[in-house]
Amino acid sequence: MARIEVRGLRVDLGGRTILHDADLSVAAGELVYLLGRNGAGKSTLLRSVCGMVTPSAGTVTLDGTPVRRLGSPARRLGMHLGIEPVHPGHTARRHLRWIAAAAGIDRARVDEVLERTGVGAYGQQRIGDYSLGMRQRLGIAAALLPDAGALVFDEPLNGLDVEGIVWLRELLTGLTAQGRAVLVASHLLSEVARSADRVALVDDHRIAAALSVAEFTGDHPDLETAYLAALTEPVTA
Ligand SMILES: Nc1ncnc2c1ncn2[C@@H]1O[C@H](COP(=O)(O)OP(=O)(O)OP(=O)(O)O)[C@@H](O)[C@H]1O
Repeated sequence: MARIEVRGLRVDLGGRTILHDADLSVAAGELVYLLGRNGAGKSTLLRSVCGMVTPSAGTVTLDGTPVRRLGSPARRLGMHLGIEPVHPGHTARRHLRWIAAAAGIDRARVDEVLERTGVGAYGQQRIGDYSLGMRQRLGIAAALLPDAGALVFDEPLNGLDVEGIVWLRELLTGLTAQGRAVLVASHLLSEVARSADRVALVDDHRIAAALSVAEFTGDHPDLETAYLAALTEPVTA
């Protein structure tokens, strides 16, 4: 349904180079997890994919079109980039209706994603009073609103309870089974190992490796050991 391509991406922020020469592709039907230390640049890469960061060099395309030239990026890409509500006094339904209206998305989608994410059960509660896991589900609901061919999630697992983690795994693998390209940043390697088609390591300001979990793990006993080793020595498939 969609393909995300990042080529030669360079991002400078606050006078520092955050990313350079970063290459990554996420094919239709692929679930790719971004790994890397705190501050490595995962969120910056995701924000670049969503056209929210202006690169100093390189290109980010969705099905060949530069994301910053997409007429309606909020309808072409599902985005969950953070969990801080803009209007903490809103209910989930009002929050999602507000996003749908801003993006030109059919209001009927709001009830569909409320139902699909379980957020509808939170009723009239103000989102400013939500728990961490409830805010995550609301962010995930917002990403599902446009029914897009490509979706991006920044640390969506944080704060989810065990049922929520299983639910999200099934949701993400279901989205890719429908042919969508899905890119997720996470530190939860046990979960990544269960469901990723590929992992991409952000290190030293670039994509240091982009491999299947089996290739990345190599001769190491598990993904975590391989990840820690990869931070000190280059990974080769
Ligand atoms: N607007 C900005 N201005 C200046 N520096 C920024 C800005 N946004 C991010 N940075 C810096 O870019 C670097 C990468 O940050 P980023 O949030 O992309 O890392 P991350 O890999 O997502 O980290 P984490 O795992 O902690 O979420 C950090 O050093 C951060 O301070």
